Amino acid sequence: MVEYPFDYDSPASLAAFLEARGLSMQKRFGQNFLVSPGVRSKIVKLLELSKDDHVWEIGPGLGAMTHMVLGLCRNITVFEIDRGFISFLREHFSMVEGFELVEGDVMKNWQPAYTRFAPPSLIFGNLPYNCAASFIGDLIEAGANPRKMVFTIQKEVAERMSASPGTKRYGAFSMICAFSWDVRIAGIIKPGSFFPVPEVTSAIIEMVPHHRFSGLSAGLASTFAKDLFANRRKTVRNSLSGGILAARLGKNAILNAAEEAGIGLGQRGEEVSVEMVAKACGHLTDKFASNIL
Ligand SMILES: C[S@@+](CC[C@H](N)C(=O)[O-])C[C@H]1O[C@@H](n2cnc3c(N)ncnc32)[C@H](O)[C@@H]1O
Repeated sequence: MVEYPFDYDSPASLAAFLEARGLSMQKRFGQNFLVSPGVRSKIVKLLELSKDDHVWEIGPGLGAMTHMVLGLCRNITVFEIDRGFISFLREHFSMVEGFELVEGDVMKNWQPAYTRFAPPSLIFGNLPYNCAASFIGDLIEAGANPRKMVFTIQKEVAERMSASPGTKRYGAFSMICAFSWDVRIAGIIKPGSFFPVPEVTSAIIEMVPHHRFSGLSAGLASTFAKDLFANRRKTVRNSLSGGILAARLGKNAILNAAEEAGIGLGQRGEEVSVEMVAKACGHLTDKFASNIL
């Protein structure tokens, strides 16, 4: 393990450290740092690191988890936006072999980094609440394919991502995740494990790719899912008829594909399984491909 200058384990020790260094937390960057060493270890353990891994960490902050990962894998690329933490990370990690820092907004920087360097085998991070869902959604829709992703996010978002049909949280985001990932809540983290203490409870999600729907167009499937849940009170018939796909490919084509896949047009979106949507998309793939060319 790489030597680390400071292992904070309580809100008080983190606050004192920040003050001594002239660093401060910025609300706009969703900075709620994990102060529980036990939770940090649990997250790193979930990664099941191997020497060949190329790891991405999103929002390392002071690098408390970065230093646990360095040395256990081939290299780690971290994405950080805060200037103060960037200087701290540079000071303590830049001389370590295998460490790479991408400065700035991860929402803008991850795709160029993905194509410029070898794609990561693992992605993890205690994500800022304000961009967690959109960042994960972007990774999925762009077809990023690490062997695992582990994120700390708001519990409510984690529940949406891992929800099953027929449950309150099941929606377009659950489907978009389930087309290519098995998502499981690996732990719940109380607000008191962070500093500053957030207003919400968090969860660790573990995402492992599956290939049950290989050949499925991510763009088509996610548009279908969003159309289906555009208005939760509407029937499948009404949701799909007024959706983006119906406007582009024709209402009848969408409704026929749904029926052929076994989707009842009188059902609500929350009763429709991911398997059914994947099947319906299978009937629409050629039409969709020729429509977007
Ligand atoms: C919830 S804190 C996690 C800090 C640390 N990893 C931990 O677990 O204690 C989120 C981190 O993401 C960084 N961050 C916020 N928005 C970002 C963005 N758009 N791009 C890159 N980093 C960002 C913050 O500066 C902060 O370091």
